[in-house]
Amino acid sequence: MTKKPTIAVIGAGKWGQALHFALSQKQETLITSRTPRDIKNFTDLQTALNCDYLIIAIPAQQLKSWLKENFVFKNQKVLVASKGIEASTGEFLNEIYADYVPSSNIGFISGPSFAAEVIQGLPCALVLNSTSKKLYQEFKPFFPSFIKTYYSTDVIGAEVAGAYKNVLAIASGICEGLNLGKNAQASLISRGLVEMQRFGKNFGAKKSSFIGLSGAGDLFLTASSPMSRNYRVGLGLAKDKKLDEILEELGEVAEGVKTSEAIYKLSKEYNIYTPIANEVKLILEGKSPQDSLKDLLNS
Ligand SMILES: NC(=O)c1ccc[n+]([C@@H]2O[C@H](COP(=O)([O-])OP(=O)(O)OC[C@H]3O[C@@H](n4cnc5c(N)ncnc54)[C@H](O)[C@@H]3O)[C@@H](O)[C@H]2O)c1
Ligand SMILES: O=P(O)(O)OC[C@H](O)CO
Repeated sequence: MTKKPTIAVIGAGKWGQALHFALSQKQETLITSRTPRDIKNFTDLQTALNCDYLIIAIPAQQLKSWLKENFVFKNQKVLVASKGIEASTGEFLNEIYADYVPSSNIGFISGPSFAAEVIQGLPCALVLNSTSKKLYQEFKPFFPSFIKTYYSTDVIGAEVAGAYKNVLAIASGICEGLNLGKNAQASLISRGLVEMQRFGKNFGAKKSSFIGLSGAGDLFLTASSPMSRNYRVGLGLAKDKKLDEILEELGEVAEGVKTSEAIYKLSKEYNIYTPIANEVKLILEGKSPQDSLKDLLNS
């Protein structure tokens, strides 16, 4: 008799728990995190790492050290659920994972997906991005009927879109918080889409990823709703709150904060025009949002 494949989610934050809920609809799915949680099928890290299939939902900035300290490759198939770019090095997550997992064994989840809706079983569409279609075909049956999955080979496009939209969601939250109006917000979001596509093109991303679920889909979701943590950071900044205070109140990760630093660094290094992301980075460092608005309107 063939052994049933085993599957585990690593990271029991909002997204890890939502994915655990979703995958548990069809098969037993383990979950683990740094601190024990009262969740069905919670297990220790070693048991999770011994599973055939892993979904890793650890924030982007913690990933490098987490992999170094914990990860041992045992031919597991991995889906990455994080959305961000490593700020200290400007590395994309696929570059960080490349030291641990071969490209045939790894995929990246993208698309509009608030954990709070997924954990209620509300319908949603996700893209599984991998150079290996076989990997997609192996993961696809794990997803429940309320999640429609699509396949793309554009790993870098998905990564750029998922990370960049978090920065644009901060900008959009600022726009809302300053009561600049719906015209301004729609302009910001659509110019943001052009900006993230320009940035992605530099690294080999496909245009089609930006007009699909990974780009426009996730951007429209995150940059238009206070359900987004990044959007709420923007709302707070517009009300002159200090970043530390905003993040403490949030109590969850807002990837756009550090990703704005990474984009700033990469756009300087590769000479890419990224005006909105740059202003977000400067506002996070203390520039007044009103001054940023003037600079954006006149650039
Ligand atoms: N929440 C969502 O709706 C959503 C949807 C799609 C993608 N994401 C992405 O998923 C990732 C995780 O987001 P989240 O919503 O679960 O965040 P969260 O703030 O709810 O939880 C983060 C989790 O990471 C764990 N963690 C933090 N530092 C760690 C470390 N050094 N080692 C091990 N574990 C560590 C925390 O214990 C926590 O369980 C982010 O990259 C986010 O952008 C989130
Ligand atoms: O709450 P946010 O801003 O981290 O966004 C969550 C998801 O990435 C939406 O797809």
